[in-house]
Amino acid sequence: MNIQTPNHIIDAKASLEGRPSREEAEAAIRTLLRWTGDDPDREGLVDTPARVARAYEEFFAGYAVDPVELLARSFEETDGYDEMVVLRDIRIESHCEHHMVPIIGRAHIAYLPAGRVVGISKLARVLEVYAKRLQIQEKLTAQVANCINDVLKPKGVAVVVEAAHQCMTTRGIHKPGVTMVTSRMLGAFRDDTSTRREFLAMIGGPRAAAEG
Ligand SMILES: Nc1nc2c(ncn2[C@@H]2O[C@H](COP(=O)(O)OP(=O)(O)OP(=O)(O)O)[C@@H](O)[C@H]2O)c(=O)[nH]1
Ligand SMILES: [Zn+2]
Repeated sequence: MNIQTPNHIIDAKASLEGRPSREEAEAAIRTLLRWTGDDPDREGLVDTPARVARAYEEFFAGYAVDPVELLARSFEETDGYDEMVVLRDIRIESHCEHHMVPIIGRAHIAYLPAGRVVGISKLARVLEVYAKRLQIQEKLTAQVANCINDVLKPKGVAVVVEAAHQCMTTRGIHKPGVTMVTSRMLGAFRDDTSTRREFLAMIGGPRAAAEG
């Protein structure tokens, strides 16, 4: 039988196979330091390759985590709670896949339970896993919504992301204050105007993202 693997599962398996060694990563950072015109052997820079490698481990920790597993535990004893659950103003720190510079902002995640609810921190954890990979905002938004939808199978999922991209604020076009807003609405949030309106009212409409 040919079972098509959903996208989030493919992404969840982000492969660390064939990953270069720590030494190779540090050598690459030394090369970049030389390429900027600086001297990687001067006192202030001598430990920088190791520091940058450690920072990258933090920035890109999401490749090692399977977001599907984070949603594995859910609870059925809700006394029939069937209203919207909204997690609002979750800070996002991600990195743009084109320039490898920060994307800073916030996300709002909602779902309409179909019998089961999930520990609320897990929604923020799923977001965190996808944010801690190289991203474009559209993909981050879709991945979070698709993963919650596929694993939890609720009546609907909504994800809104508002973020500033440092590749637009500190280089290139240099437009500080510009915020990108993306959304992914599934199930009732897509099909039912009043559900979508209720969600948008709950998150207070898009506001300015964190400074970026
Ligand atoms: N759609 C989308 N575009 C993004 C995102 N992050 C960065 N970009 C854009 O990706 C594009 C990459 O364009 P390129 O022309 O290949 O790169 P570039 O020469 O550095 O472009 P400039 O930023 O215009 O200087 C730029 O327009 C960025 O603004 C994102 O999350 N979503
Ligand atoms: Zn960029």
